Amino acid sequence: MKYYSLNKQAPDSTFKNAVIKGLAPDKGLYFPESITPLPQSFFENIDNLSNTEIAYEAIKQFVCPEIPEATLKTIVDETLSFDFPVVKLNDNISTLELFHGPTMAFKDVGARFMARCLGFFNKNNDEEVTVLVATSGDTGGAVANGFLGVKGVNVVILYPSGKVSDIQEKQLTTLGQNIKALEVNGTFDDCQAMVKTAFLDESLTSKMQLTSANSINVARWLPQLFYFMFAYKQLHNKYEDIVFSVPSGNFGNICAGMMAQQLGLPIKHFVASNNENNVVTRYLISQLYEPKPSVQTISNAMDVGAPSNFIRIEEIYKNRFETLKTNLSSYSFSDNDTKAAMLEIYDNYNYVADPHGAVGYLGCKTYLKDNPNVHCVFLETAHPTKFLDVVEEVIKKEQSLPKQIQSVMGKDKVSKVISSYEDLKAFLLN
Ligand SMILES: Cc1ncc(COP(=O)(O)O)c(C=O)c1O
Ligand SMILES: N[C@@H](CCOP(=O)(O)O)C(=O)O
Repeated sequence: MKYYSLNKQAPDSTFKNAVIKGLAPDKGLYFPESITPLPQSFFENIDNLSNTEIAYEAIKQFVCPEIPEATLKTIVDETLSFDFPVVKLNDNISTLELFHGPTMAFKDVGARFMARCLGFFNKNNDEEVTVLVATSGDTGGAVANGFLGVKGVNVVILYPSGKVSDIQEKQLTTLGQNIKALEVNGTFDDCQAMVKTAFLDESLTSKMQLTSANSINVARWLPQLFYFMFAYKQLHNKYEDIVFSVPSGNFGNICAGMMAQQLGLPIKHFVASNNENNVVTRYLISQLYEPKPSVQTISNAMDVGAPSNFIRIEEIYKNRFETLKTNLSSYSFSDNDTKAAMLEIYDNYNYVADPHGAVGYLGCKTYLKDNPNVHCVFLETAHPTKFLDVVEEVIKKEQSLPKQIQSVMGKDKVSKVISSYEDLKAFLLN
C-alpha cells in the first residue's frame, strides 16, 4: 500500500517508510492511497471470527505484503492479548472498555502494534532509532511499555509538566532502560510542536533516525480501528443502529473509527465528545477551524488545542463540510458536567467511569435527546484508577488498584525538565 502526505508536497511512501519516518518530509500526515471495503460476508460472519482474525482482515490491506501475512498474524495476535468487553448501562447506552492492557489505556494496542512493526523493519538494521513521543497522559506510558527493552530503539517522551495524573507520570518516568522522559514547561501542544519540528530539523535527522509513536504514525493510528469492530461484534445482534461516542483529544481514535466505517462497518453516526478543548465542536457550528491554546481539565489526556488528526478526518470526507456533519456530531463539556456524570454513572449503574469516559457518556446522552432510537456506545478509554484523586473525590469511594497500576506505585520518577526546542535538540544530540 502506498501512503501520501496530506500536505501533498512530498513523494508517496511505502508503509515501511511511513512507519520509520512517522511524518512526511513536508510535515504532512501520511494517509493510505486507497481504502477497499471488506466483503459483506466478513460482517455477516463476524460472530465466528476471533479478535485476532477480525483485526488481521481489517488491517491487512494497509500493511501487507511489506509485512508478510504470517508475520502480520503473529503481530496482531501478540498485540491483542487482552479483552475488549462491552458493558451495558441501559437500553440505549453501553461502554466499550479499552483499558485491559498493560498500561490501562486504549493506547496499548497501537503502541504494541507499532513496536512490533518497527521491530520487523529494523531487524537487519544496525542503526538505532529514536522514537519521539508527545503525551498528554496516556500515549507516553503505553509507548514506554510497548518499546521497553526493544533492541536498537530509544524512546524519548515529552510531557507537559504538572498536567498529567500522578499515575500517568509514574508510568512514563519510572521504567528506565531505553526510555527517557522530558518534562516540558508548557502544554501538550508545545510538546507535539517540538516533536514535529525535530522531524524537519536536518541538523538532527542527518545524525539520527527519528520516528514518532504518536497517532501521526500510521502504525500507531490504524490499529485503533479494531475497537469499533470488536464492539460491533458484541452488539450487532441486539441493536440495529449503533453510534459511537468517542472522548476526543488528538482525534486519532475517532478518525480510526471512521476508517472502520470506510471498510464497511455499519456505524450509524459518530459523536466527538470533548472537554473544554473544543475546536471541533466549534467548527461544526461555525465552519471555522480555529485552534486555541489548550486549557487544563480533569480529563487531561484530551487537553489538546490543535488536534493532529483532524486533517485525516477532512480527507476521509473529501473536505465536504455537509457530508462530515451528517456523520459527526460534537459536544463539549465542562469539568463540573464531567464530575456530575461520573457520579450519575456510579449512582445509577454502579459503574465507575474515568473522567474521559464520563465525557463520552455525556456525548451519548446529548445525542440521544434528538435520536432516541439508537444504541450509543461510549469508549471507556482509560481505567478510572489512573485518575485516582478525582475519581475518589467525586464518587466518595476508595478504589482498589489493579496490578498494572500497583506495579508503578512507589517507584521514583526520573525526568529532565526542558523549556524549549533548543533544550530538546541538545538532549537528543547528547
Ligand atoms: C484516556 C484518553 N481518552 C481520550 C483520549 C483522546 O484520544 P484521541 O487523542 O485519539 O482523540 C486520550 C488520548 O489520546 C486518552 O488518553
Ligand atoms: N491523548 C494523548 C495525546 C496524544 O495522542 P496520540 O494518539 O496522537 O498519541 C495522550 O494521552 O498522550
